[in-house]
Amino acid sequence: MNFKGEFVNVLYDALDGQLDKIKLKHMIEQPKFDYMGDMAFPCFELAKILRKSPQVIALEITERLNTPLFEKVEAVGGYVNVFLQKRAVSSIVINQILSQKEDYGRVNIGEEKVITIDFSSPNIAKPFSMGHLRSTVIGNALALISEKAGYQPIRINHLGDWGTQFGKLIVAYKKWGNEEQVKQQPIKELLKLYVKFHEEAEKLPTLDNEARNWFKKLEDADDEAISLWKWFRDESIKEFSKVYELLGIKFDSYHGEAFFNDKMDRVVTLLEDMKLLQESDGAQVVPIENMPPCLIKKTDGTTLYATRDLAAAMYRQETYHFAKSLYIVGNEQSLHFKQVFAVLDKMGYAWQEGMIHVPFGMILKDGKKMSTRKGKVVLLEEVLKDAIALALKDIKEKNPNLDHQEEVARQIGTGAVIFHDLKNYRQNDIEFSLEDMLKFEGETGPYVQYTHARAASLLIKGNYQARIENINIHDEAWPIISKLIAFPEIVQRAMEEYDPSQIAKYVIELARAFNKYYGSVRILDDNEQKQERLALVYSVKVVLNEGLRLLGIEAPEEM
Ligand SMILES: NC(=[NH2+])NCCC[C@H](N)C(=O)O
Repeated sequence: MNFKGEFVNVLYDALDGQLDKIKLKHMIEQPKFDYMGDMAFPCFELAKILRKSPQVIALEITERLNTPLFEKVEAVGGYVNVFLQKRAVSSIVINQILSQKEDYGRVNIGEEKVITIDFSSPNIAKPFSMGHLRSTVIGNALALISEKAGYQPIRINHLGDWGTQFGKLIVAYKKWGNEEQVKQQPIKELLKLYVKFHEEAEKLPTLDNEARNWFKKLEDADDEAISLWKWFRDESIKEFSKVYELLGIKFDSYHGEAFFNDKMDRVVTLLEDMKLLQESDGAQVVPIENMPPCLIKKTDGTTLYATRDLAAAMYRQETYHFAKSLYIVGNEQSLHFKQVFAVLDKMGYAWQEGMIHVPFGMILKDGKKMSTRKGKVVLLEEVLKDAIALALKDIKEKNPNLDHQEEVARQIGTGAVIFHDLKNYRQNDIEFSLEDMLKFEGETGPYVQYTHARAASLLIKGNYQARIENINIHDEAWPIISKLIAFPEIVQRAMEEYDPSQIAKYVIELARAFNKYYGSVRILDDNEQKQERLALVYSVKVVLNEGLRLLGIEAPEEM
């Protein structure tokens, strides 16, 4: 049962079809305060069309609204405020959750179509930085949300495993590297070499030439160059995998930039045939209206990041026939994606309309951007390990008899880090603070996890038997019910706006509403309504668990 849908239907009839249903749905608001009802319809826009005052229109609509699901309808200040019939509605929504369980909230806007999601995509031989954390957790959440919204997600890790930096790395390794050290701490060692290269190259500019030569060798498939590159790549992936394992993230494809090396000639030839390529200072570019031209080939004949993304887009369309294709990449690459999409448009590919850059803000340290060049970065693996250690310490103090402590500590520690990111609208910059991330109260992952565990324990203590029955919910439960009703719509909005923070904020609100109820109602009192109250607790548990799952966070039963 979709209560908003019901409101749309009766409004549509009351207005004799003067506004279409999609429009009506978008106009319905959620009132700020409970005393204003559960849904509100503003009449200001209609006032212009109907040439009547909003107040008069609201009154007229109110008189014509009629459905057993509404307890009361009021016209106030140009709004139609609707109060749902609490009993009927509670019973419907609780029964729905009891029967659908974790499937509750599923919306089929994706119609089983494929959505490719390019996320995480770290650069090999460089640390997996806090910046990549954002792409990783946002992308993973969007993959889970899109599945719930009826899409088939394909998770792609477009590794940065090609480019001139590998020439630099080979030079640095051959001059100053040590095999054993690289094997022991691959990323740290390779980063050190990379930083050293930049320091030395400032004193000795010829190093840059050497690096260019080695990159050329790599592009020409020289044996030594390839085997070093492959080794750096393998060691890096091994290390990134530790982070993915901690976070419980899997990819369908690890095709990075290098995979497209032999697929770029075709792009260049196509662009030539379509007469889209132009020469500019010896380089080959595609000019684009109102934007700088897209660089396809450098003067020395080597290809670029954009060329590889063009080849990758075509490959993905041919392989997966995606309806949508998301790129979860920081704001600073906005121009790059605009150019790539514009070139595909010029090539006449209608499917490029499904391509979407999903940008996000930076992680700042003391208000400044964190950079890898200087070697000063916070390593994500270390942050996760710190968070897990802190969670374990907390468990040992507060709940020393808990089973599976290590596993629960991993769930809480990673949950804290993931939630700290996802509770922010992705476009906002986030100040990096280990301390804030690890707070286990306030707007945090552990707070929601804790609320979920509290619900789980109530169900055990109260010996809850999931039974579907006619439920008479107390007024005190209404704030919870109205949140439960909203879940499917939140899922839909998170999908449509590519915005996991909608779900993060939602689970916080649901947890708060539940904890307030818990503080004022004796849930486990032995009276007739006990099983009904437990049905409510069960519903909250299911939805908290599912909300956290959509964010990529596990919810332990006990903590
Ligand atoms: N298809 C893409 N360009 N994906 C994003 C790649 C991100 C790039 N490796 C970086 O760290 O900046």
